[in-house]
Formats: sequence, structure tokens, C-alpha cells
Amino acid sequence: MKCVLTIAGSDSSGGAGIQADLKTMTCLGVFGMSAVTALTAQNTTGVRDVLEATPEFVGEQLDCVFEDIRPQAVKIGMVSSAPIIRAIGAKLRQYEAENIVVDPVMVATSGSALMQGSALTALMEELFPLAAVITPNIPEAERLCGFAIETGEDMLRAAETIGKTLPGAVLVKGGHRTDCADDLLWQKGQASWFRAPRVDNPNNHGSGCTLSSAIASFLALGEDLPGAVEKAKAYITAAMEARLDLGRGSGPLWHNYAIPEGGQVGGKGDRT
Ligand SMILES: Nc1ncnc2c1ncn2[C@@H]1O[C@H](COP(=O)(O)OP(=O)(O)O)[C@@H](O)[C@H]1O
Ligand SMILES: Cc1ncc(COP(=O)(O)O)c(N)n1
Repeated sequence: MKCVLTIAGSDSSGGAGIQADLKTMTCLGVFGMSAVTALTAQNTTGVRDVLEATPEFVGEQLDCVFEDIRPQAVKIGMVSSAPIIRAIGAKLRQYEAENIVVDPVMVATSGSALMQGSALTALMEELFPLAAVITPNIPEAERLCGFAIETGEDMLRAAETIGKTLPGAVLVKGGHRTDCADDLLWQKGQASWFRAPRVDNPNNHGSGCTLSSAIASFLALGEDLPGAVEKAKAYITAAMEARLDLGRGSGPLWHNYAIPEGGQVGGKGDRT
């Protein structure tokens, strides 16, 4: 069994954060584990409140996981403060964690800030150097490269600018474009596009969380990075095409689209 750890925030509405990560991992056939950095009181319309874990408690969760069940990949999502980020960096170095995917979550789709302003420098200094890949969306990539991104050409320049500062790779996600949903991977000086038509579905709550945990899952299963991105992209496109429509705001994806209606176990079981 391949095991994957998510280090992220909890989303009470179940579509993003830890909940999206564990659903994704389960659907992709790996054993999911979690270290919770913060509780959020949120739903599809927005984030109402955030309660951070202490850095010490985040560290304790990581000790418990690594001392017992070693993950073959780690996904990092919402990490809201510099002390929490430093605690995570120290533990991941101590345990020589591998296949680390960092989703630099800054602002929720609904517009609420999920990271303190002062935490970005810590994220860049402590966690980016450990990452096999970082996965900024367009607004996050704009903050990292310092210029506006509108076209594919801009994405290429941004990926190159950000990629040059990293030992690992960068995947600039195209979910915020209006003409397509193409993502761009920049790895070792080489660019690869992962293209997909835009799915006409306003429900994209948790799409970045889902993509990054799918990449981590496929890395744990033995794919190389381009292979993991390709399979993760196919998974998220299908989960979006399944057109779940829940909540009053931007709703969640249907992670379980490949599981038969009624569930895999029990569900519509025949009773004779
Ligand atoms: N409407 C859409 N149609 C198809 N793919 C999409 C759509 N919106 C987002 N995606 C894909 O979802 C993934 C997450 O991207 P994005 O929504 O930009 O991340 P974030 O949630 O961090 O803002 C990417 O692979 C992106 O291309
Ligand atoms: C706890 C938590 N983590 C991350 C996100 C970002 O979600 P999205 O993928 O929609 O940007 C979120 N809304 N809540």
C-alpha cells in the first residue's frame, strides 16, 4: 500500500483542504493521512473563521505519522503562519520526506485570505526548497513572479522566472484563464503543457487542493512528475465534468465520480 500525507487546513464544507485531499487519495487508491494546520469554518460561499493549530501541535502530528507509517509522498496546502511553516520545514527535513508537492494556498476561491502576509517569505525560504513541485494558480504565480499573467506566453515567462529560483519544478495552473484550462509544467529548464478544454462548470471549490493531492498520489504510486501531472489533470477534469452541484456558492467537485452510484460496498447490494 502506498501512503500519502496531507499537511493542510480543514474545510468544514468538505470540498477543499484536508477533506478534498483525503477523498482524492482514497479515490486514487492510496492510503491518506493528515496533519491539520488549521480549522476553518467555511462553506461554498466563503470562509467565516479560522482557528490555527499551534506549531508544536503540527510538529507532534508529523512525528506521529513519520514515526509509524512513512508516506511515499507529501502534499502541503494551507499553512497560514510563519511559525507553522518553520515547524513543518524542520520536521520534513528531519524525516527526509520525499515527493513533496507544495500548493502555495494564499486566497480561497471565495476571496478570503488563507495565509498571513508575513508567511509568504517563510513559505518560499522553508518549504519551496524541499518541493519536487510547487503548484501556484495564476494570482499566486503573479505574486511570485511580480508581473501580470493573461496569456499562455505570460504563463511561460512566469514559470521560467519562478522555476529558476527553485531546485524542483513549478506547475502554473491555468484554472483562472477564460479561454482554456491549460496548466504549464516547468522542470529543469523544460516547459510542458497539460492541455484541457474549459469545463463549463462554476463549481470549482477545492480544485487546487484536489489537483495537488492527485499529483502527490500518483508520485507515491511511482509515476515520474510529468506522468503524475498528466494523470492528475485527467482526474480533475473528469471530477469537474461530473457536474456535482451543491451549496449556494462555488460548489465542490465530485471526487467519487468513478465509484458506482450507491457506493462500492453495500450500497445497492442484492439481498436474496
Ligand atoms: N473550468 C475548468 N475547466 C477545466 N479545468 C479547470 C477549470 N477550472 C480549473 N481547472 C483545473 O483545475 C486545476 C486547479 O486549478 P485552479 O482552479 O487554477 O487552482 P486553484 O484552486 O488553486 O485556484 C487545474 O488543473 C486547472 O486547469
Ligand atoms: C482549508 C482550505 N484549504 C484550501 C482552500 C483553497 O481552496 P481552492 O482549491 O478552492 O483554492 C480552502 N478554501 N480551504
